[in-house]
Amino acid sequence: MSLEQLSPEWRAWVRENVARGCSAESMLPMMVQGGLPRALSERVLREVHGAPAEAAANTTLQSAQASLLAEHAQAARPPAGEGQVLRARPRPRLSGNRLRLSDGCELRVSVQLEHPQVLVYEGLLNPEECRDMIALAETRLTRSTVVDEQLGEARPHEHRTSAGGFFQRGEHPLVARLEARLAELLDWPVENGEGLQVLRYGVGGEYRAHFDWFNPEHPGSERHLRTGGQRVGTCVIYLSDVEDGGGTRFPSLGLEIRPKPGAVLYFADVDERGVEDPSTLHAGVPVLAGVKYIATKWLRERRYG
Ligand SMILES: O=C(O)CCC(=O)C(=O)O
Ligand SMILES: [Fe+2]
Repeated sequence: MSLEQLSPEWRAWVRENVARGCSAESMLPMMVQGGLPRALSERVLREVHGAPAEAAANTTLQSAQASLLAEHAQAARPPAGEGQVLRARPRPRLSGNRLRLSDGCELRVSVQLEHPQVLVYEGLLNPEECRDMIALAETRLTRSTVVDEQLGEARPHEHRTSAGGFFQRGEHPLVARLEARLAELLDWPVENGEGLQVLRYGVGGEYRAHFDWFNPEHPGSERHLRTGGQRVGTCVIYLSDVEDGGGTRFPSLGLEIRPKPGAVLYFADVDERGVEDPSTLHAGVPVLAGVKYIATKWLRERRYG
């Protein structure tokens, strides 16, 4: 049995995930990313699951969103201590509840979760900086897009109904200041960041449950992974006080962050070994009243662009 070739931790992981009803498709990438040889992983999954094609045919899922939730919410993290660290990730400052950056910016930690790593720091931008950021972006807002899983191209999608404006790194002094603060706070080079994106959601606007990491199993991910590697961290900076709704929800964690102007939500997209983390599934829930403005920045494994 190929299963016998795995470490006791991996054997337990496989049994646990099969018992929870995880598909072979959702388990394979976790095993490969966790350092197991692909051929061995496929043999093991065939033994415990039947052929991947059968597993796919057996899945009865109502919608794309339900499938995302069902597959990934169940997939447990691979066992710790097995294999090497695949990739480094940002190292957010964690000492104390209050901290001060070198430019004098004072922050307060209001949310802290370890697995996955989720943090909210209040005070990253002051009210004037939030207003200026919105004003800067306003003229360049266009319909937001998502990355097509097959082709890798950006395209509008009904799951993401916001308008967005994109800034090159350092394009404006305020953008550069924000980027420098994030780099210091998260101990991650500015050069590894994608450009800042400012998003505007009107009433009903939302971004349904998704992952920010590129799924290595999707053909469309390849070209994105080639430049800068995986997305290892996400920053969502809240710029406006939304009257009702519009939080950022993590359905697998039972956690919702309410927008507070000037605060930044940071979460690691990969676990401590650098493996894409399915528990980071998250959504921008519909705005019920008011307007939601955020700035999003994705941090890459390597230098980007
Ligand atoms: O709108 C939000 O709260 C989350 C945005 C988000 O997940 C993203 O831009 O990737
Ligand atoms: Fe996201």
